[in-house]
Amino acid sequence: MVVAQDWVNWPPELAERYRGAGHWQGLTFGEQLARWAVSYAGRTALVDGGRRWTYAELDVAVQRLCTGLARLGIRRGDRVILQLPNRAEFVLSWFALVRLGAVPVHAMPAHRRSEITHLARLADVAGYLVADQYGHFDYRELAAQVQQDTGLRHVIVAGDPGEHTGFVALAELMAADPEPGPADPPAADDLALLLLSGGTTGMPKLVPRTHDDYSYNARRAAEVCELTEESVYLAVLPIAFNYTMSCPGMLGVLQVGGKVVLAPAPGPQTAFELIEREGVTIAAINPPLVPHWLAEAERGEADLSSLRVLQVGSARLADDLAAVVTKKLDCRLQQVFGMAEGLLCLTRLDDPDDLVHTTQGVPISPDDELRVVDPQDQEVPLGQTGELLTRGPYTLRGYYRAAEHNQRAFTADGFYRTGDLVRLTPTGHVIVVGRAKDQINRGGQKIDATEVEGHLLALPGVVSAALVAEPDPVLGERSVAFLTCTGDAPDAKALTVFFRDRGVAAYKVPDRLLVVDAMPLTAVGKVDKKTLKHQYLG
Ligand SMILES: O=C(O)c1cccc(O)c1O
Repeated sequence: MVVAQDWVNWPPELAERYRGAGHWQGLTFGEQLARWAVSYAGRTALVDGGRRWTYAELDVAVQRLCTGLARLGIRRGDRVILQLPNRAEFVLSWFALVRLGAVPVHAMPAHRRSEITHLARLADVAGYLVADQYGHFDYRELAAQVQQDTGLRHVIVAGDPGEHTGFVALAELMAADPEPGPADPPAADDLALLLLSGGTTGMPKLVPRTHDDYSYNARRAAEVCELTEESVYLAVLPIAFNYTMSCPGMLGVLQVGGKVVLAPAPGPQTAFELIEREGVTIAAINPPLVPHWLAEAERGEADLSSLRVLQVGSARLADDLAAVVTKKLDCRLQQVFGMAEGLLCLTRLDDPDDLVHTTQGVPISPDDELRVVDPQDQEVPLGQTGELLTRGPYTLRGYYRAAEHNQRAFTADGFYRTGDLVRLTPTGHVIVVGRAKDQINRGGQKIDATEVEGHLLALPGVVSAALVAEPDPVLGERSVAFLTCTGDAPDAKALTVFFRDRGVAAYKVPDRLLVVDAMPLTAVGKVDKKTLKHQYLG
């Protein structure tokens, strides 16, 4: 019998194996931070502009906030949406929540009312932690709307809470005299955080990650990247992103006593200044940033000599661009293929160039199990293309509160169906060749076609809608919306306004609109996207 539950833990025999192998060490993130504060006490943990925290200071600041959150009424097990840009407040709030046993839900800065309200309802959240303003957007207005939609109890604002009654300033919570504690601490195999999946079925799904599994993810990635106390990591992409959090990201660097530097914006000038000033040794970017970084490096104004490793991930890096990176930036390139759901593949620092340029690496754990299968779930011969299925010590066993979807997204023996089409080299390196899931990867931002089609269908006069990917030289892929309409079709401007008014993140607005007389259909009556692409996009 299937018992309804919020999330699916690993079966006991596998959990035993992962503990026995030392992957799961039985320490919560709150406990780990306390240990780091002893081992790395006076070393710099975190840099945000002119502000710096040593490990000891970070631990104390987190304990204050943890106390403040508890006094506000946030409890172990409560879910709290965390939507902050790359500022120290993200790091402090994240650790304070997980130390308390409250569960941060990782929203992205680009998310708006449609996404946040969905998350608030899905996770039945107790609170929402936002910036006051960022990137010309007032998150307090958004929070007020979400509160109206959902009756959210607590809104906590990093910065000025403004005129909204009931909004609490994060600074006020941070001023609490730290009490030892928390009173009711979480266990290491508890749910620690909820990450957003790219989604393929209408609205973002939530990925449950435990203290044990997520620590292992970060620790093992840090080993593969050969991080040490001397490592300095530049967080370029949003810190809430799994890639920036733990691949090895912030968490991998803190485990070994290195320094995390937050870039307030992803552009190369900002990044290069920080690389020079802080002596950055490893940075993580996505393919659309690569040409900008190369162009800025060409100008030769910043001293990048400290940079040892440049990670490129979140979308497929073109083979020829990969070769240029190694040549123009005097550092190692590392390809990153990961997913919020778990599995992380990295090229190794001593891999030969041809593998680094043409593959997305090998899994980080010896206990990652990979199967490449045909549509009947039969394994294909080595080297042939199939869908990647995976299971392992840090790959989810089910999405949060999604029992029905989980039936389809996992095999009976617990393998996650990634929806990625891959082939394996004889060395075990993964090459991502395409995608079986209905998703667009727009420069690393994953767009769920079904979700966007739902919005398009709400446009007056639209009868049917299909969102597909087409190649884009910068983004890798951009989105094209095919519509059939009665009467006039909307124009690009109207579309942008319509999406904004519906509270949808701007990156989901289709890049191009094509109106057709009729949608081609498959034998079972679904829109035939292959034919659409073939007929209209060449
Ligand atoms: O999309 C990716 O490749 C990716 C890489 C690292 C971490 C992630 O979460 C990812 O989605």
